[in-house]
Amino acid sequence: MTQAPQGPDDAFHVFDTTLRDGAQREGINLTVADKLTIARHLDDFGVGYIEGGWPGANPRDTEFFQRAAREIDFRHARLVAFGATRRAGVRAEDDPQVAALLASGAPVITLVAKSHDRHVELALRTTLEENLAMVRDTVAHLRAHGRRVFVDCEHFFDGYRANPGYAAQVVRTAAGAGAEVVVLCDTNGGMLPAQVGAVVRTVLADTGARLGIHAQDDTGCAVANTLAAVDAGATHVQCTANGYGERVGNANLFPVVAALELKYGRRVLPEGKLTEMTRISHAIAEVVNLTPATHQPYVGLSAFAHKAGLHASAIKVDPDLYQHIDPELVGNTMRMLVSDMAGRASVELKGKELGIELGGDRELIGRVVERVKEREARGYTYEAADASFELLLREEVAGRALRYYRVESWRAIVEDRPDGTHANEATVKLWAKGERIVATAEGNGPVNALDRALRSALERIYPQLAALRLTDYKVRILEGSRGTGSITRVLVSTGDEQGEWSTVGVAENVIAASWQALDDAYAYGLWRAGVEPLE
Ligand SMILES: CC(=O)SCCNC(=O)CCNC(=O)[C@H](O)C(C)(C)COP(=O)(O)OP(=O)(O)OC[C@H]1O[C@@H](n2cnc3c(N)ncnc32)[C@H](O)[C@@H]1OP(=O)(O)O
Ligand SMILES: CC(=O)C(=O)O
Repeated sequence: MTQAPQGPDDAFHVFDTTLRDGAQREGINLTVADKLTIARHLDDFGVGYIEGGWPGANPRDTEFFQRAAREIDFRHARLVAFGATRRAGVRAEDDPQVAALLASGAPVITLVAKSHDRHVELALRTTLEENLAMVRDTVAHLRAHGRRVFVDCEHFFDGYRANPGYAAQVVRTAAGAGAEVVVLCDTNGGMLPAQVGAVVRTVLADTGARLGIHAQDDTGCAVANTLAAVDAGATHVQCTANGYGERVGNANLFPVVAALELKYGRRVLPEGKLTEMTRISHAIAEVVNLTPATHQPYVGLSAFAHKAGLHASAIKVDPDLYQHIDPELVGNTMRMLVSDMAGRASVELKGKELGIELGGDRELIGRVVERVKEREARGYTYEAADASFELLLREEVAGRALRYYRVESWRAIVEDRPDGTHANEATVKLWAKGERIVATAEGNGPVNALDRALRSALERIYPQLAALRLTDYKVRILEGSRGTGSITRVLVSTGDEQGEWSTVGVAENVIAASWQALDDAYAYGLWRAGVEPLE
């Protein structure tokens, strides 16, 4: 492991704790290999510090530090080990947990220390003086072994409200013993931005220590609290990728970094790395095995997705009119959503996104808007069915159906057997290229049988269908109060080697809705593959 000389601005630290506090989120369970992969992504993104875990607390974190030292050539970040101050009544040099921090080989160590008098008395069960000695001795011991030390003051804001004198004394003690940064933690996450700003400003003036901020998100204000602390003079921000963390999470690294770079004009990442943000956010979500949050600021799929017709009409003139930044700055893209809230401008911009030039044809565009609104009123949804919308648009432009077969009829049968099992069988009767084709197939359900019958009917004429896979199938009942007579919406996702697309079908009968969605899915797949539709 080599250590990067300096971050882009070492006077300001972007400190990531995804691998330590992020891993405390319910549902995240990282292997050592996962942690190494995330560390590489974070280093590639350009954060200054990566807190890798608590060596000595569990074998996985201990192994992570050993392997990171051997396997990662950090280009931007310094690796940080996390641990607690020495135990009460034990010398720092005799405390095995402190020894494990040194043994990790990490050049920087974050020590968690108590700064709330009640926690000292109830959780540590020791005196306020001994707690100060625990902070002083542990920092000094680690400094004497050549390590840089940051101190996380747990429950600082609550502690400061209860006993400001003592909380400030912990800060002075840590800084006096050689801690480079003293991090004020909103451990219970109950603070609001104005409170955080006021406390940081006062403590900075009182102690003169370099201050950092660690904000949990229990009020939904972790990012705002982090920025309020920066406004008040904090120069070290602790965050996690996608806001993962204990309970509801921590300050989300991505909006914090974007705000610092784009709103404050402070360069905290290496040149050109901000545009990697969306990719890195999604890559980390994949490693932790959580679906990327679509509505996450800056990096979410919906962060620059526009649905309202009025927004689209202004965006057509200038995207800045409804966007706070250019999405490309953070590696995201603008998208137009077409739905019953769309107007002409939405359809025109969506056409442009799909590479379909509508040439400002008001009549054609108006027809598309009307069809979308009329069909959405019947239960279709085009924002979730991009391929069905594209077919609708292309059919209006072409003035004819873009289809590959004519349906004479189809049927699906479910046979209930005395032994409790079911047999599912479907038959399709189609016309394609002048031929009448009849095919029957069985399946594990009626829709599966229908899909197999359709493929078996068409694969000889359209061998391109063999490359298509159904990847998802969703059913939603739209008018629940009508019970079995409700309208059913089916969304089908289909993929080939190049990508995926979604199609929609709506009917009172779930199999008929599924048929429509399959019909669009295969028409779109064949069109993508460059197959000429029937005249
Ligand atoms: C706010 C935060 O998120 S801080 C990070 C918290 N992260 C974690 O706890 C995850 C990793 N933790 C662990 O694996 C375990 O808790 C360990 C290995 C650290 C400790 O395990 P154990 O020795 O079994 O102790 P246990 O977890 O029950 O209690 C923690 C002990 O640390 C002590 N302690 C808590 N904070 C501190 C501190 N800042 N300095 C010194 N000791 C501390 C507690 O008083 C308690 O002592 P006790 O054993 O005398 O009662
Ligand atoms: C240190 C830490 O994670 C906290 O106080 O929340």
